[in-house]
Amino acid sequence: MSRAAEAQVAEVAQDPVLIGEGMTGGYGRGADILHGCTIAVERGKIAVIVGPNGAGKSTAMKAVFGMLNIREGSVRLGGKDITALSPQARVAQGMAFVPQVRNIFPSLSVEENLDMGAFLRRDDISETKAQIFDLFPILKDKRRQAAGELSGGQRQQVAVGRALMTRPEVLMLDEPTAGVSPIVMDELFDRIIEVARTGISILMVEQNARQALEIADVGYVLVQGANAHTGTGAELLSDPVVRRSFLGG
Ligand SMILES: Nc1ncnc2c1ncn2[C@@H]1O[C@H](COP(=O)(O)OP(=O)(O)OP(=O)(O)O)[C@@H](O)[C@H]1O
Repeated sequence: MSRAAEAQVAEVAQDPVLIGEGMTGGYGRGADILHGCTIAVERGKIAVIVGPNGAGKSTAMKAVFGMLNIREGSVRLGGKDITALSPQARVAQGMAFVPQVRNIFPSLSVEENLDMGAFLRRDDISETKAQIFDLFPILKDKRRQAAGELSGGQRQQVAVGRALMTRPEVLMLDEPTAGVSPIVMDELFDRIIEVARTGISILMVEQNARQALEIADVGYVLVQGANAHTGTGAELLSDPVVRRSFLGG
């Protein structure tokens, strides 16, 4: 990573609730995909990872969630080193991850999907479920319907709702708006802002870079598994190099 890129990263990651720092590693015995990559998010903030296809955005998320072993670097949640924890253990520590595909149980009802999200909880889940129905009213209307019968945007709401049932500190989303219309994308982003306002930190990968940076407190542009540009969403949107190279001018 260049000195300038390093300084930009240090600037935005002052008091992170979650940070994957200096992550280097790849899949199995394969070549490294991540090269000293750092991703962080502060409490109640929205951090967005953007960059070209194959840059390692999803891989960086997986590394933060423990789905990939990193050779170098560390992951810390609330100041605690969780690098050695399994994804399941990270969920118990307050992380939730919504993968890009196969993120719902299509044959189960909407409500059963939400209940599945709470499988780790032994307390009363009715209040959380009510909050999720407030956030996504359509899920309340369709709570008895099979989740697989819903539209793409509604299925994403089920996936996000299910993740929220664990009452996470950090919600990680891998391309939540993939395959949905621009209107549905805007609605999903509005809901994500509302989630962040409740104090939950959001870390997400997005293909719709421009729109995602508009709602981002912090944006990370990754190129070939390394931090290329880092700043507030507004800074990146107005950076001529970022605009020309990654946002289509
Ligand atoms: N399960 C896997 N096993 C081996 N290599 C993988 C695996 N998943 C991804 N890769 C490789 O890792 C590199 C980065 O992929 P990744 O999906 O992280 O990129 P991305 O930035 O999220 O791209 P996209 O926007 O296309 O989803 C690519 O070269 C890809 O082929």
